[in-house]
Amino acid sequence: MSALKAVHFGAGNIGRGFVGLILHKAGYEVVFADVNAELIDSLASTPSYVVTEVGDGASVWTVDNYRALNSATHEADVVAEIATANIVTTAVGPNILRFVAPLIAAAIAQRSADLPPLAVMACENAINATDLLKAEVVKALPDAALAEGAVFANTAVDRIVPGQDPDAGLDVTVESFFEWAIESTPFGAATPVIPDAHFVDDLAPYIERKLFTVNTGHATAAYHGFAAGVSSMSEAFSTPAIAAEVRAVLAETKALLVAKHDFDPEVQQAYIDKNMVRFANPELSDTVDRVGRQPLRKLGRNERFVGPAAELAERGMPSDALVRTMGVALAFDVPEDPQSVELQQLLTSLPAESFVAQVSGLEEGHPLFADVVAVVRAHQS
Ligand SMILES: NC(=O)C1=CN([C@@H]2O[C@H](COP(=O)(O)OP(=O)(O)OC[C@H]3O[C@@H](n4cnc5c(N)ncnc54)[C@H](O)[C@@H]3O)[C@@H](O)[C@H]2O)C=CC1
Ligand SMILES: O=P(O)(O)OC[C@H]1O[C@](O)(CO)[C@@H](O)[C@@H]1O
Repeated sequence: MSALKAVHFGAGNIGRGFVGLILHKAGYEVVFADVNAELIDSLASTPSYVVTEVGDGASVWTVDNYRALNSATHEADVVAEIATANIVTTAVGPNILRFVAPLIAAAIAQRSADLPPLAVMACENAINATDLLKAEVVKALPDAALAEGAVFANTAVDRIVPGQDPDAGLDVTVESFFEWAIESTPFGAATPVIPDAHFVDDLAPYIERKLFTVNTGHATAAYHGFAAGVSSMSEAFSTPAIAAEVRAVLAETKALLVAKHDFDPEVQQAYIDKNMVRFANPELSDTVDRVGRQPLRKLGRNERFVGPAAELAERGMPSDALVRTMGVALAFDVPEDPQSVELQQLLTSLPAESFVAQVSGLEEGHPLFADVVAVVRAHQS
């Protein structure tokens, strides 16, 4: 292995505008793997694309030195690339990890024992997404011991990359802020060289702070915005009642984060305030439909609403604003979003208790269960 090489699954917004860019800046040749034939053909036939940052300290970056492969039609080629790569990353969505896992497993099985272990990092908005990916990879390996040929590290990725102008082609507009935190312990002394990433011993506080602040706050504005008939995120944030709902949920998640991880309350408040400014960035053209997308995932057990609300309830602490937002999220009805369509069907076909058990994963005896059932029932009536 001479030059550095990374294979990245998912050449979408985060793939091109964040992970691919950072790996490129770190000196890796990036091989993008995606199932979107049009996107892959376009990348394969275009030598570079541009990432334009907006916001404080914005820069413009040209990304080149990449290749692109269709992972639906050229599986064997993708496997061969991973087998000789230093790093494999994903930004495909947590629900898609199980589909990319068999290719990573096949590559690990094929990898020469002379090569250093493959670094595997899922870059998704989910707690411990790499653990999820690892479980699927191990399931697909002919012998679980082969997993020793890879190092699996969880990560937290933070950069708002909105839906792009359809005329932008491969170019991506992103906010200037970004944070990529990667757990260092799995790598021992051999952490990958990624200067723009930030390696931490214990990722749990970082990922929970990020998911329960950035993602909880952002999605809260999206659901309240949708319910109020607002379509852009900047309009949602400039609506005082919606901004107040966001502040209310973030006060609740702050209380949890301070109690659980011993964060300094003032530092967490500063983090909230900074994010309120990021969210409202008028230069980022973003929609409530995108930020609220896949509501069934977002209403899941370990996700941005039920996750913190359940822990608050277990500690006897209030979670009214989080529960209120879960109720408002039920109105999210976007025909182009399959999970929104399914959400609407489940709301009409299931009694409130079954809906809560199925969608939120809460059990009947859980201290949050009755509160969530109440908002579902109110929505159904
Ligand atoms: N957009 C954002 O601001 C942020 C997104 N994220 C996370 O990054 C992940 C990706 O999000 P986006 O880039 O926004 O979505 P996106 O929809 O722009 O990109 C996802 C890409 O994955 C590809 N894909 C789907 N199935 C695949 C498969 N089986 N194999 C290979 N590629 C496949 C799609 O064709 C698409 O190009 C999600 O987990 C999201 O939560 C995290 C932080 C910020
Ligand atoms: O797929 P999800 O969870 O909506 O992830 C994308 C979200 O993550 C964020 O970047 C925040 O990190 C938001 O821009 C965006 O809404």
